Amino acid sequence: MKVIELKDLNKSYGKEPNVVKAIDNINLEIEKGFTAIVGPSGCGKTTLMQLIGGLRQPDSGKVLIEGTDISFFRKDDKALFRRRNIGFVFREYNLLTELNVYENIIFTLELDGRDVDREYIYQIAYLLKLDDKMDMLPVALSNGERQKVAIARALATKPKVILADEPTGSLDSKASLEVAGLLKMTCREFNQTAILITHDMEIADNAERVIYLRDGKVQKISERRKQI
Ligand SMILES: Nc1ncnc2c1ncn2[C@@H]1O[C@H](COP(=O)(O)OP(=O)(O)OP(=O)(O)O)[C@@H](O)[C@H]1O
Repeated sequence: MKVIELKDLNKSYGKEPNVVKAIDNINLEIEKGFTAIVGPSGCGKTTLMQLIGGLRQPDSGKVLIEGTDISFFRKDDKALFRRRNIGFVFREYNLLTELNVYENIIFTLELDGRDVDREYIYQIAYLLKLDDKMDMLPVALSNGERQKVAIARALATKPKVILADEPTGSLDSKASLEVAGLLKMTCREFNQTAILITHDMEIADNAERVIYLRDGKVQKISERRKQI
């Protein structure tokens, strides 16, 4: 089932004669499940993620999330759609230092005035091995644990799509593989779509599908064996 559809998508930065075509007429369908986007530095990975997540406006083309075209939503509508439907995980975990792990995880939910499903939050925490750390402040956690809190926070709103931009960029290789493996597992457990941006092929190997970007274009898509 296709969850994300990109149609004739274009995004450039700068003005003539210094225009950089970051996304060059991309047409792409992304199925439910775990997808990795890989490619060399500057090929457009972050720009693509920002367009999918409604954090940037395309110059032209469409971004459809489960059939809803978000590309030209008004700013407020886009922010609301984003909060309800998309979970972000960034390289810098963006945790609130004065809140404990549990409070960080439910922060977006509370911001949105939504009920907190405590049982579900603890299920996420258990899967991410954070359940015995719920009262701790971020300062007392390792980087890998901080990133797991960021993943739990993204999952807490039960989004249709999780977008993770180099979430393992600040982690050592063991923690990176663990975080990628946990993203894969939660994606399956909660029947979600996750898109992971990375330049590390070992990390990308966790995905069911790898999209290779080059010079703002899709170079190839490789389907992996469905992981049971
Ligand atoms: N705000 C901006 N203003 C001008 N140029 C930009 C801007 N953001 C990105 N670019 C340019 O657009 C191109 C794509 O950048 P992008 O960050 O999307 O690539 P990337 O594949 O994520 O790179 P990296 O792996 O190094 O993070 C690059 O040439 C970059 O220099």
